[in-house]
Amino acid sequence: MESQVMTNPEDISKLYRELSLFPSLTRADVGPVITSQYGGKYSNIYTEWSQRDLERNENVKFCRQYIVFHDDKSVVYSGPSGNCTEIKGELLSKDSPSGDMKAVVRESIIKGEDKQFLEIWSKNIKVKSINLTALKKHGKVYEDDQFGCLVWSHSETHLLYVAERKRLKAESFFQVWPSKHTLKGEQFVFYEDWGETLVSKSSPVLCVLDIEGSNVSVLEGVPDNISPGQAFWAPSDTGVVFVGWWHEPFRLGLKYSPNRRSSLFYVDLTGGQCEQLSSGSSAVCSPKLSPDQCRIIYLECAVYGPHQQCSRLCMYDWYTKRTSVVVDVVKRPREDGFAGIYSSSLSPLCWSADSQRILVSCPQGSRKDLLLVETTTGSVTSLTSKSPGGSWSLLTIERNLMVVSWSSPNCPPSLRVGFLPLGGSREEVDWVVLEDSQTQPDIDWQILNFTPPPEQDNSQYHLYLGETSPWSLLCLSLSGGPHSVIVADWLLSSSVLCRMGFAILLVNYRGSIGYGQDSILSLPGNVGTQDVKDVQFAVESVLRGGAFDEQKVAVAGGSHGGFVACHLIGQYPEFYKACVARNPVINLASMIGSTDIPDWYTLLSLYHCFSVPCVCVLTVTMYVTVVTIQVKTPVLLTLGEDDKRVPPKQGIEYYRALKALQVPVRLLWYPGNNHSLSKVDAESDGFMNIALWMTQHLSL
Ligand SMILES: CC(=O)N[C@@H](C)C(=O)N[C@@H](C)C(=O)O
Repeated sequence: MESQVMTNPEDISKLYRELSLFPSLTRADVGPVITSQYGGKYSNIYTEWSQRDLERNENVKFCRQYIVFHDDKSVVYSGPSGNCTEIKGELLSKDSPSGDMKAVVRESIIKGEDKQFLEIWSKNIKVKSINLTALKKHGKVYEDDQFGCLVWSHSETHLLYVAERKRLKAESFFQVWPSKHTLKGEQFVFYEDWGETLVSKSSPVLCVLDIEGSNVSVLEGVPDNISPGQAFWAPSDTGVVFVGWWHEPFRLGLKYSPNRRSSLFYVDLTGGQCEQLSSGSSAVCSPKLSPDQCRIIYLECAVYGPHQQCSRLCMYDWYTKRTSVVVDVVKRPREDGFAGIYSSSLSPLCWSADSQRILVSCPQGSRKDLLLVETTTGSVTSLTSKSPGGSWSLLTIERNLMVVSWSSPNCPPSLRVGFLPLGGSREEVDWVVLEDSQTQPDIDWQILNFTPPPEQDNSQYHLYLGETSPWSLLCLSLSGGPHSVIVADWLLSSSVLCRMGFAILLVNYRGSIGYGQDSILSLPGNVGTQDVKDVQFAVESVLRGGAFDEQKVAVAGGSHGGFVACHLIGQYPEFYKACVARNPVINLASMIGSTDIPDWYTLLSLYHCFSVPCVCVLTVTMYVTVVTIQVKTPVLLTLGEDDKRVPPKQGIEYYRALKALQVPVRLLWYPGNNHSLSKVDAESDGFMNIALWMTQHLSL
């Protein structure tokens, strides 16, 4: 029988182009309540989206606004107000609390040089444009979501942001006419950075703009051994609250690693005194002040250990100075389904109007749900578990009006709003769609739960199906981390593969987040065995159902998922007919000396991160090498030249080993790309090559 899978590159690229048009939601803000002359109340909703532009080879950012008429409890009427507008050059932007002004940090190229400006807009006028580069008070402004912020003071007279500490110009020892204020002989001094995606970020400082005087000052009082970020104004603007990360003995990568020692701090603006508000023996992030300015909620987890874990939701009372744990770590999912909080950032606004409740969107198994937490009792209820499965992400909540993005494997992101029911009410949320999206034809999906053999007591997998036919092919895709998760949301590559005729099994092996802390803790010390066996068990269980041809199974994975993929083809040499690995972890011993997260690789063999590699680590390496010897499956490697997390030398080691063994291998090398290979050309080229590698080696 003939395969019904799409194999022609022209057809595949056309399909990719078509599906890459769907944008994703990145931000939403609710404007102030306005009462119309007829007494009706409405609010403006500002949204930002991101879309791949294959022609321009970039992700474009655009905004669209909506108007929502409401009675403070429900939406009466809603609709878009105007068309989309592309946003260019804005690094950060924020409306003032009253909604009267807007601040923008803008990057602009002037006479070939990058300049940064801080603009203040009021009504239809740009009232200030301050050239931050020319002021030379600090280096570049941080626009990332790890440290970065742009925050109006409650009085709307000052702005707070984070920038790189000013560095004096360095000059050669042999400069004949040395300039003033330069550092001689420091041209080649190495500056540590915060790793993957934060490469030029080393020493952040807190900066304040006094709007009236156009004066920028760098806040003093932050201890020298601390890097500050995620800052906001304390009640009554008396000072600034921030998260400080210890950076000694050296900086470790922060991306996907919220387990770095950090604390909440308060720096007083008058005396410059700095006070530590949390214990200092844990890792904290995402502090958010309640609307009544009395309490700060934040996430906390253990330092080191698994890089992502079940978080504690903690609350600091500004007036009593007491900290309480609102929601603790959950070891195993509870009977009502609550599996714990897995998040490294709360949404920018997450408090209910009464300052009593918090909203958190996070994975619960393979779903991403919206959870409502009562801060006084710690009770947690899901606002979405009875709604259609998929992924619910909170963009913001203002005066109880929630703005969310919803997507599923066969439906691109849509924009929805709904009012949070009053405290104590059991009412369901009535979600109103502001921007709909088309459900994709020919893609069906389901979550499969297995009861694995006795040694595997907690696994869950989910499966996407393209058009089914007796020749359906199974493509296996694996989560990375290993402590991350694949939730049931819109994924471009999976949807294109499905529409081509593949079925895709996405596996969350034990160690993935969203299934309880015990599941996470079960993996360190067992990578390469437990995760690999979990995946193989899932695949074999699906194949036993008889819907797929056992001779046409491919495996793909990135990062730790690439490590598992490479193990699978080594441990089950006859099973997989094609393999794809994006920036895979290959050699644990050489990883320790080159990755930005050496602590994780020493943890795998239970040694401390600041020690030197030991025999135990080398044994793990030997094991991986032994597995490589048996490989027969053709392997496609996709590597990012600038990957700091899993340096591309890892993939090259594997490439050479496979070449020596005469196993078919193809290596794609993407300059200017880091670990995620997410630049538009790398992502689209990578996808085409992956699709064609699979169709070629599954003999379609
Ligand atoms: C913590 C971390 O980044 N680990 C990497 C080895 C990894 O697997 N990353 C995942 C999240 C990825 O998909 O890139």
